[in-house]
Amino acid sequence: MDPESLGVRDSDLVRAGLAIGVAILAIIVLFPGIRYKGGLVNNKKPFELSWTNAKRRFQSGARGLITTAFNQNDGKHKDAFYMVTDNGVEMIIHPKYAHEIRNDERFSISAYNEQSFHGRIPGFEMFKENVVEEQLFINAVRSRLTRSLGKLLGPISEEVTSALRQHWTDNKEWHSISLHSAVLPVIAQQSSRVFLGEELCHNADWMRITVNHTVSFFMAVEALRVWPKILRPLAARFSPMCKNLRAEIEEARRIITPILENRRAQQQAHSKHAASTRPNDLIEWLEETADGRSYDAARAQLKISVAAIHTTSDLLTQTLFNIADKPALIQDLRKEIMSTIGTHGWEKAALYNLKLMDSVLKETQRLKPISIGTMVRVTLDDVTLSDGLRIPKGTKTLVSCHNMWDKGIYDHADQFDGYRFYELRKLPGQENSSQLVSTSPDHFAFGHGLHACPGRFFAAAEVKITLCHILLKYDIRLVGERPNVIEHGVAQYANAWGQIEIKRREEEIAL
Ligand code: HEM
Repeated sequence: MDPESLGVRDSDLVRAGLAIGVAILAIIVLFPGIRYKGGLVNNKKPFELSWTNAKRRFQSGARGLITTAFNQNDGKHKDAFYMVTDNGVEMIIHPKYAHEIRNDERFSISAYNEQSFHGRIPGFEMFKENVVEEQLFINAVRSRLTRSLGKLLGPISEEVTSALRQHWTDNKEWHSISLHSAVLPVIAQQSSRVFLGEELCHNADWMRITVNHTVSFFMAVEALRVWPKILRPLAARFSPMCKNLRAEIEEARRIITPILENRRAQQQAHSKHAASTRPNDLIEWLEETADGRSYDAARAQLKISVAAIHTTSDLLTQTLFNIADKPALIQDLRKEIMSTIGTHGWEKAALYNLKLMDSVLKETQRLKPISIGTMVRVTLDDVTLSDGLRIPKGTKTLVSCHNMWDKGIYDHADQFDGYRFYELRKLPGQENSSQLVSTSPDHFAFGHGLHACPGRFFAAAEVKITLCHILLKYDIRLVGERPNVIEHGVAQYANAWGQIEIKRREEEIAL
């Protein structure tokens, strides 16, 4: 029937259509649970108009919210559920799916990073999807850095010696230090030696930037998240945190560019130079991997600082908090260091044989991974998993790490047992899976599958070398209680304000 014959005009129809559209949109925005078909576990409470409070509840209690949702009596959320997070609505997936999705390219880490860290906005481009730069960067870390490890152990140890003398001092009296602040520059100096070479790892400006940039970056990310997506590019132009971020990038560029240009000039002048005389650092590996393709060297260096320095410092800090009140464990660790490093020196085999230390580090990560949600991805397509779980295209997903503290998987799972993986490693079939660098759905502090952290072999080497120095050169003890872990959404940080007491001791073997 013709609408005109009923006295209805086109403009009325358009208006009615618009009204219905706006109403549907309003319902979806105000009641997001509808869009997520009841799968949203931390929806707004009655009379809350925005998601601000739901986000706050997530920021301060994500661990409890996630555990409660998986264990809900009706089993409704036992496989997966949606959650309002500080990064919008995300789907939290049970770790039983980790193996199935680990190499599935429909789950994109780069799309997740670009969307979550404003990759298209100036200042945040290190997380813009860029296939060439990403491949270059990851290949340089995965193959060149890891393959060069054997030759880097000596230089890393040299930097640890110099940084500890400066930041931990030779003071033989007990005195307290802020642990996290004392660990950061030690990790930053040795990492910078490997990423940029000897000159820049002693450059005070670079050291300041490499340590600060991660914090500046994540503060700016959060500052922009309070704005609606459409306004973020504009807000970024005026936000003081974003301005600071851009200023840091410019300063980094001013420091790195002359060094890079000098290297390129030398390379041209001595093109027949044997590969063995070239510097052994990330600047060089990126140049070689790029093989003439254009890429942003300063951005790559800042990106690696963000990926590497605070994560590694956090692991070392938490490990020291965990062992500082365990003198018997410290004694066993010292014995192990003396027998392995004392016999082999700084060789890969020696680090491999620091099995108790490896166990202490893995146990530290088991109880406090850097994030309790790992394998963050965005689905590029509608996905149906083998048991029928459906994940729509464009969903932000992350896998819950709760297997890592599950009593059904680990005995006395809530307690720190430094010997746990040392003992497990002796069992047939568990020799490999119990090592720090191994990943599995029962322990994926380094993620799992295709995108499992490519820097973990390097991180393990750095932390082990630094621990050898610290334990032989210093007595350590807690000041009062062990500092609590700082929880911020899914992120779990070693307490940045926590103190320990230290005093210099005589090392039994020269390091
Ligand atoms: C204890 C220290 C570290 C921890 C806990 C850590 C943790 C992680 C985690 C959880 C992921 C995501 C894995 C996934 O989604 O499956 C990751 C990715 C990554 N990490 Fe690490 N990381 C550490 C140190 C490092 C270091 C030292 C480097 C560089 C030298 C590095 C470079 C990277 C890169 C490039 C990625 C992205 C991989 C990709 O997109 O395929 N990380 N890391």
